[in-house]
Amino acid sequence: MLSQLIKLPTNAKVGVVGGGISGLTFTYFLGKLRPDVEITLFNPESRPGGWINSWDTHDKNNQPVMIERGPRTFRGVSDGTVMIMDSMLEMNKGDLIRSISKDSNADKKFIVDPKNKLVQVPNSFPTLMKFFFNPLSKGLFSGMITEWTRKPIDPQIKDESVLSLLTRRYGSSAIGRNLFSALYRGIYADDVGNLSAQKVVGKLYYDERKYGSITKGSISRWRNKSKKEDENKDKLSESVALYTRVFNKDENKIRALSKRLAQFPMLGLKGGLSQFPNAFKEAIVKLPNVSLLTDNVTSMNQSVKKDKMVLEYMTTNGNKSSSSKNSIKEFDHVRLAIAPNKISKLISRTNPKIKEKLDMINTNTVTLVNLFIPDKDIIPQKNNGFGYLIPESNNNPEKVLGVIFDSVIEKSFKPFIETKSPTTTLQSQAQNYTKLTAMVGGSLYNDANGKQHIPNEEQTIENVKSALQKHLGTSREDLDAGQWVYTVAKDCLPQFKIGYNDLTKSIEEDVINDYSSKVSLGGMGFSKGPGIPDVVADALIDATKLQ
Ligand SMILES: Cc1cc2nc3c(=O)[nH]c(=O)nc-3n(C[C@H](O)[C@H](O)[C@H](O)COP(=O)(O)OP(=O)(O)OC[C@H]3O[C@@H](n4cnc5c(N)ncnc54)[C@H](O)[C@@H]3O)c2cc1C
Ligand SMILES: C=Cc1c2[nH]c(c1C)Cc1[nH]c(c(CCC(=O)O)c1C)Cc1[nH]c(c(C)c1CCC(=O)O)Cc1[nH]c(c(C)c1C=C)C2
Repeated sequence: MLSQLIKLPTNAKVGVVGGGISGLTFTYFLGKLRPDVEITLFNPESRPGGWINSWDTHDKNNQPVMIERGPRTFRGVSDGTVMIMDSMLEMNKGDLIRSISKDSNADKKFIVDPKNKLVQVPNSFPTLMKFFFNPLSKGLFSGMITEWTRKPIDPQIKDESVLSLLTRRYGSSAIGRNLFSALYRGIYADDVGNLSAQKVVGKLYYDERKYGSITKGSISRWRNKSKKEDENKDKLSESVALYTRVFNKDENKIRALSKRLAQFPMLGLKGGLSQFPNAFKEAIVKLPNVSLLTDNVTSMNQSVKKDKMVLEYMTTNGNKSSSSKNSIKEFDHVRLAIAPNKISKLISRTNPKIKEKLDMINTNTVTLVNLFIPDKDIIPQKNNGFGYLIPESNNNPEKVLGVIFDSVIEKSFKPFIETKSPTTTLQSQAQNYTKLTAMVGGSLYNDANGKQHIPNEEQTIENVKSALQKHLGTSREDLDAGQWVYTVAKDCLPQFKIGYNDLTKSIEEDVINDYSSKVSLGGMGFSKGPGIPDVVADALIDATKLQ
């Protein structure tokens, strides 16, 4: 959250709504920083983690198998990653951390070309050359060499779509509709024509405004790079320095950890990403000043004297079908670690002004379709990688956004902490299996009026089978023999539309003013970015403001 928050009074009561990773880490950080403060964390499910959802099940041979029904990896270079990993190490969970190195197969990403062939996203000179000979690179070379000659944008124009920025700067919409549309589908499940340039490609947006061109901005940054690198060699970023200071950490150790983590493009956890919310829940339960309620908060209001925030909640005992009962609790501060559309529901009766603004943030739904084949690897050797993405330029009646090759990722995982004893990681297990996840829908489910049309389970799985046949050449027999898992992640990602930064800034200002700094906002909608490290760094920063 961008706005100012104020220090909590002694023995204050804090309510945290949402036990996803953002609510859990906020509770953990604040609970440790302020042992006098009594914190109540509300989450309707007994399973913590929200969208992070590693499902332990069994295959058709009754062997245990873990299926990721949400994210599975996160960035190595990020302030939030340092905080997550240092906390995991402190909780003695370091042996669970897995890393993907830059030279491993799992760091290769592919894009589908117009003929449905997989082409690697360039990460070296040979792959760049190969990419330049594919129709997917249309307009890229000529666009890059002429970009600096193009007229800069009128500064009166505050924001535009990513597609509009790319088209203006590179002289063709092909770059946006090919490479960039694929990459951004793989993060936002949305179209480059809808996404805000200011929010999503901030570096390009500000470079053009500061230097007159993206190329000039890159050259200037490259010129200053070695000087800056020298100056910042041993400097921790602002939020990591804050983390180090408030928790009295050894600066040298945090610096060494940050440098080591930055070597890895991706990190994961043995047993699935849910190990991470599970570890935080375990740690929170041990804090004497924190209580966990498996309850659904139904409304938020101010007390009559306006000195407290009142949460109304429905007891579910972690089971939605069990009989429910309404209760209320009063707090000095409420942290809302839930999506903007859910916040809107909590204040719908009491704050129509903020509700109206929150309702302007629409959401996208993604369907996750997992395939598991215990005894055959169907991913072609030449396509071994993180997975592939489908750009807007591809005829895509199946509405598949991309496919993640989980088995390649798992096989590439290396323990982060080197041990001398023989490893019991997945590497020692069978190599001849397939695990993959197709992500379907996102903006492709939305009609011109923004209404979502989500096909049923049978149709969605059929579409994914058809896409895999087309893209990987998998036989129908293999696909039919596999085990399929279907998850609808309803309204899981906010739509970061044009003007998003201004809209969220105005919502945050209203929240601070209307509730006299007694409410703060976290989660994907109000953090720097949508990734796990972003929401965790945001949780730490806000917890320290209340400290
Ligand atoms: C399909 C998909 C793939 C992703 N892949 C990646 C990835 O590869 N890497 C990465 O870094 N990030 C990824 N992300 C983003 C990542 O999942 C989010 O950054 C993170 O999970 C957000 O956590 P959160 O706590 O803010 O919200 P959530 O996970 O949404 O948690 C919110 C919690 O609040 C609870 N809640 C909701 N309403 C109420 C209420 N009224 N009362 C009480 N509790 C309530 C919910 O039940 C939930 O448990 C992905 C997201 C999705 C959807
Ligand atoms: C195809 C759909 C999606 C895939 N992942 C997501 C969607 C909607 C969601 C997602 N993926 C990432 C993030 C976090 C972003 C961040 O800021 O950390 C989210 C919310 C990570 C990510 N995944 C891909 C990229 C390029 C990134 C950014 C950081 C990184 O390089 O790790 C690529 C990618 N995502 C998906 C596929 C199939 C794919 C590439 C092959 C699935």
